[in-house]
Amino acid sequence: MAASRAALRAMREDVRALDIRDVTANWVNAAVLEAQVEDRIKALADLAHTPLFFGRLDYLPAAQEGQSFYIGRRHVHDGAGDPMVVDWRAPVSRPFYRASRADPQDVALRRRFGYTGGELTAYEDEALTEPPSRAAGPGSGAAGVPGPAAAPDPAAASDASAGHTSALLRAEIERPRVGPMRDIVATIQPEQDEIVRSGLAGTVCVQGGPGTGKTAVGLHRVAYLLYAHRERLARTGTLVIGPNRSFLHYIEQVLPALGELEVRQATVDDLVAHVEVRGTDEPAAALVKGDARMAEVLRRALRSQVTTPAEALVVVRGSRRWRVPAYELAELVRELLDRDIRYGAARDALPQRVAHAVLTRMEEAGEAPDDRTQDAVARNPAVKALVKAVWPQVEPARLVLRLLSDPEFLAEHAEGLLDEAEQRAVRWAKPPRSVRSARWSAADAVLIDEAMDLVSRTHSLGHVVLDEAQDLSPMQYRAVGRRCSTGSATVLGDLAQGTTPWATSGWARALEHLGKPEALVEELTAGFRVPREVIAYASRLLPHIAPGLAEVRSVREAPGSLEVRTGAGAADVVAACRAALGRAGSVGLIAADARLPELAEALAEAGLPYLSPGDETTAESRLTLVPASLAKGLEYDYVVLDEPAAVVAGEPDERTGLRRLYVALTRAVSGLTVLHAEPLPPQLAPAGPLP
Ligand SMILES: Nc1ncnc2c1ncn2[C@@H]1O[C@H](COP(=O)(O)OP(=O)(O)OP(=O)(O)O)[C@@H](O)[C@H]1O
Repeated sequence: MAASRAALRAMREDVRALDIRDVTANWVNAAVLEAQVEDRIKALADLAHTPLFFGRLDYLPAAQEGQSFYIGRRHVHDGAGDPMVVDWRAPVSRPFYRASRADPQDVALRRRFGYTGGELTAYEDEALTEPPSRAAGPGSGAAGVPGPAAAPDPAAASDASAGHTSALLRAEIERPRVGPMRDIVATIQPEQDEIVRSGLAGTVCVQGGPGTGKTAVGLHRVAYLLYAHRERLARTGTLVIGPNRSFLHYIEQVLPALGELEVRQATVDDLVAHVEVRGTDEPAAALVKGDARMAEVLRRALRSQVTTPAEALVVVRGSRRWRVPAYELAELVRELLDRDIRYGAARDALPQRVAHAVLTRMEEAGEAPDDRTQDAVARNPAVKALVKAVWPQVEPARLVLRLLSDPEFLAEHAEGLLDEAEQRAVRWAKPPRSVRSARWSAADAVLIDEAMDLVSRTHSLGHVVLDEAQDLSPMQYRAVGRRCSTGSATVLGDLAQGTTPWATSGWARALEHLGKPEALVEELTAGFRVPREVIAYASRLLPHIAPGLAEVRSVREAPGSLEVRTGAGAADVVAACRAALGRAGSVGLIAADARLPELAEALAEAGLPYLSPGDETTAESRLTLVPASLAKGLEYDYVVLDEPAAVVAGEPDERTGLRRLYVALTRAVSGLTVLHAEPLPPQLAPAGPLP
């Protein structure tokens, strides 16, 4: 490790010493090159607390010339240019994640290193092929490793390859959390790696219960794709979409820690922020506005802006007048309407079509017009006036405004699509006077985005990761789909955690709305976050919230990690938080949104400082007060859950309430304490004895 650190330092020095004076033609080039050199130096910085490698592969003599490779977060080479540490994403690193005894992939030995505060303190060996090859390998290099070897005996090694939890994996998961989400490069599991390394061309959808690593997998997939397709993605761009700001804040450090600084992160609301959102919808209105039928309503409404020319066009040029009859103009318009092009593109094409019709007449009259004549005709005031009248410019927000405020206009275009009640639900009670004064809702902004795309095509990125996808409405899927129409996507979600009125009931439908019906649906079933005792308790809700979904198989047992007791109010909650703070790591107090003011006051009175979700935990400040509505995607070493019945009652219907509770019950890594004064929701009672 010391040698590779030194080599990395030398690599940095090499870049620093580059003399670029002679290779740049002018100051602009020089400035660009200098910036690149600066970036490269930054990229080569040695992160004191991230070890340079976490694994080693010893190949069999017949493969890779029997070499050993150290696997790390980045590539390090020695003075001669030979690799000392290889990037975890390189093909030669792949068996580190995928090889097993059943399929050793030419590897004799896999070694995992354990660190404590940057110090190498342990290692774990797995012989993937029979011992003779191992003895011949360079395994003796381990002699100088300080500290105890974690699992050097072959029995433990075979256990690990059979999918049992290794001591290092367990230690990594249970390492106390401070600060934002961490990467998992050292311990990506085979079923996860398969998704991480799947090709750029295809869209992958991952269904996985709480804590199965969906978010982690999505982020590592981006890092992998950027490595494998660097140039292409640098050009086309990548985007990670998460449910809200606090979640994005929580995950925002993972990619930079993996050396990837160029990935944009946004919520769906950010993507469609064409108007200021100041209003909210009744659930009934939001449901209809988010329905895919609205796309057709919008399409019809937009097309209705085009009118059939009723009069002939007369173009005067010099002493001559050219006349194109109305029926011929109407045919041109019809042709454009029938073609599958955007409203704006068709509008741009119309003048040339009309000019062409005029030119045909000129030719018939014996003239010899050229391209310049056609351009001039297309710009003729009469042609311009015709286009303006027949194919007017449309402002998308105004179109949506009219649909939501003009009952007749809506009825005309929603006919056969939305019934009377649905039309009433989406209409504004008091129509706003202008786009600017309207109290737009989040769902309205999505409608405007759809209308904008009908007018001119939305720019598509190379790859989009969509997290917590189960909560999107069909119209939101469409908005995301537009942003990867020429690229691919990674869709991550859990049907059991859907808490919006329009939550997805099945992935096939969702993928259709996204425009990726051919996507592969994969399932992650191993749970990393939540210990077995806790997930078993939470899973009692599954038959009520997502029948058919299998219970997460936790990789860890943690006896005593679950405590359910009656408490007599805020004082008990404070006491439970104090107890949790007595241990290392982060603590989340999760409660129904309505209970937050009372609990905040109790914490303040008790002199317990607390953070809000999205604030970074530090060694000094480890307690976060989390409204149940923001708990999704987050995790804490210890969770105190206040009053489950109130969490359920906080939602408009019981199923959503129980799903919210399921989310809240599955945030803990090391311990969950449930406190209740009211009776627990009956669905949490243990399942009865089998008949
Ligand atoms: N292979 C792994 N090695 C170590 N830790 C892992 C691994 N996979 C997942 N984890 C850890 O498990 C926890 C849960 O992961 P993550 O948040 O990605 O799960 P999720 O499926 O998105 O959960 P949710 O459905 O609750 O949002 C994280 O702390 C993550 O670092």
